Amino acid sequence: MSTTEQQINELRLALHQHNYNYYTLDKPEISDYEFDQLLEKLQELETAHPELMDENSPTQRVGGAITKNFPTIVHENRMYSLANSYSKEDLEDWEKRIEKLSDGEVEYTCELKYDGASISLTYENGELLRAVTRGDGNQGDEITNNIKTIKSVPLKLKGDYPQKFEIRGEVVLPYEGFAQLNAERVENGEEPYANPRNTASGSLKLQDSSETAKRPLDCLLYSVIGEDLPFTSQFESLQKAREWGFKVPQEAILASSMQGVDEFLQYWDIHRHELPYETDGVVIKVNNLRQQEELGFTSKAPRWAMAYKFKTEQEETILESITYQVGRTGAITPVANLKPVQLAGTTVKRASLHNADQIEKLDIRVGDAVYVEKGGEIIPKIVGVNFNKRDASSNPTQYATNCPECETELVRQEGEAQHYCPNATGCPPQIVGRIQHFISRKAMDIEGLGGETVALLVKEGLIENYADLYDLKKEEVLPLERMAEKSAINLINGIQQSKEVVFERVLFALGIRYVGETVAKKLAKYFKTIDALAEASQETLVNVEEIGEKIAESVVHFFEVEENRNTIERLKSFGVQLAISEEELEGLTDKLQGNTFVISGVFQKVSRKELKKLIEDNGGKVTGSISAKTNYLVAGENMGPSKLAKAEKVGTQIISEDDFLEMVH
Ligand SMILES: NC(=O)c1ccc[n+]([C@@H]2O[C@H](COP(=O)([O-])OP(=O)(O)OC[C@H]3O[C@@H](n4cnc5c(N)ncnc54)[C@H](O)[C@@H]3O)[C@@H](O)[C@H]2O)c1
Ligand SMILES: [Zn+2]
Repeated sequence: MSTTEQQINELRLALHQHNYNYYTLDKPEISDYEFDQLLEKLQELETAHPELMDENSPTQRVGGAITKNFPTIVHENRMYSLANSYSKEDLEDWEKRIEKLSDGEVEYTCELKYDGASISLTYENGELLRAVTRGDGNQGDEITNNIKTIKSVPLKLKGDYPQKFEIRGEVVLPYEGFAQLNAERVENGEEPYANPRNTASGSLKLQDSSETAKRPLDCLLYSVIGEDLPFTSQFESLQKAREWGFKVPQEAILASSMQGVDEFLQYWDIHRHELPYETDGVVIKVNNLRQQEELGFTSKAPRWAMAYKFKTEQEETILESITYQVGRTGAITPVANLKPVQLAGTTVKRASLHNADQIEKLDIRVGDAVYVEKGGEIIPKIVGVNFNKRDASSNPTQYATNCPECETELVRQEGEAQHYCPNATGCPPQIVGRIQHFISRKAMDIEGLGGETVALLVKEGLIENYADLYDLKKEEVLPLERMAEKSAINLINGIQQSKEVVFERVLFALGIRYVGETVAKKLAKYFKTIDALAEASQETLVNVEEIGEKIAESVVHFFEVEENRNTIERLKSFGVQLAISEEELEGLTDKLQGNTFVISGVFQKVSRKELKKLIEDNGGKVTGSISAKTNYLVAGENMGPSKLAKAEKVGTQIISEDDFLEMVH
């Protein structure tokens, strides 16, 4: 036997065993990342040596198995796995292949990848008929009685559900229930479960449904399969399933390009830890079901979907102390100071603890042995405590009551996770942070000025707020550390040039809490000048589309502070753009106010992007899919027939590019 052949055999053997540990015993011995690395290695060897291919190889099969404890059911539609990637490059390669293989424009649905056990539910006449595990993909265990104990699984449906269909999802065990379950086990002298995923999967395979009922499981749905379904895209299918009564998480979005996909990935890589259940990545799917059908499946997974997995590696170490950091908005972040530990190739000494709730939820205490995880390049996080090692004399953590930087008493508004230091104008890290935000790339984008220099300028007493930047003289900055004549000139020029930056970005740069880029855009378009915005009441603000109570309150509060008003007056006097320019103003109307548009197909005179801007500039709204609320479908060439049919069905007015341009000119 050649060494390659031997290597392949060993890998297959090992992977079969790991699959068994994971799916059948629910007791994995290696991390998912390690598993995927081994699988990829095998994949590579098999691709290089097609003569050694074997249809029973772990690369060719969905990993699970059926058990003897339940009736075996053959799936009407095979249950596949997902191709996965751990890098943006892989994802981009996938997108390129998709674009090449697909007819017309491709949109993507981005969903979270819930980490639990896959399940297939069949409904007939609006009632749950049966529930089957994925098993080996071809057949699975019938566990209907266990599934019926999950409260979020509807037993009867509402609305216009099809007569018969299958819906797939993931059974998960939310963190809170998991922690509770483990606390009970520890109390009873039992070994705590390793992680929510395997516990969820194990719970489904319990023989006694009343035992399953004690597990606080949840079922999140993501895919509807059947004939003559009342939708033509993945995104619509999610909306429909929600209407019928299924629990379909709201986080999913429709992205018209990979840029949107990328933003979703970046956001959830960080924020997924705020979700009540575990996720291990994002699933990106070609949205159009017709395109999905054309793309089809490989032996193991659909070609039209890709899982982007967040990399996580875990280590155990000691929590030595908790300190508190103050952000630019005054938000307090608790930081865990750890006994240094090697993780994902770096030494980790600190980890984020998010907020007071998180500390309480995980019951994290100084002196504990804690599990630390690192996903990609993001700061590590504490994900749990090894309760077996807890010192009997330890006490629950008391959260900070005062700002560590300025001693001001912290406040926490109702319904908010974060504590804040309210001393916005006197608290040093808030002062520096606000100016750093002001000059950042997406805000004023001041060339020649970086975050460190800002900190230095504040420290030297040269600036106290962002308006002071415009008063800076070359002679003042020259004596600063590492500041040469040329860089001083660049800095001053950069600041002067920022006076050209458009109003919406200036508004974002001001750093009003909750006013991010998109909200700033909306507010700028609606109010047109900073003065109008400053005068706006809470009521006026919430009447603006997509502006909620929290944002409105924050805006009103910002302009109530005299110091903020003064700063804005000074910015005005320096010539910073605090109103929409004349040219831009000319293009803005409210001609389309109250109308919702869907754009489809290819256009002759304007690009889709321009079309979208025209609609928004004229007060209209653009959405991705047609519903009863859609007023107009702007139809270009090569528009999907399904969209047309849908529009005709719900009575949306279908207009051409020229019709539309007529409307706005
Ligand atoms: N550690 C181990 O020993 C070990 C062993 C075997 C498998 N594993 C892990 O399991 C993975 C393979 O398992 P898999 O085949 O179930 O693949 P997977 O879990 O990576 O992806 C496929 C599954 O994702 C689920 N999913 C969650 N959210 C979804 C959504 N929004 N849309 C569609 N599907 C969604 C579905 O249940 C689907 O079956 C490996 O990548 C590995 O990480 C680990
Ligand atoms: Zn403070």
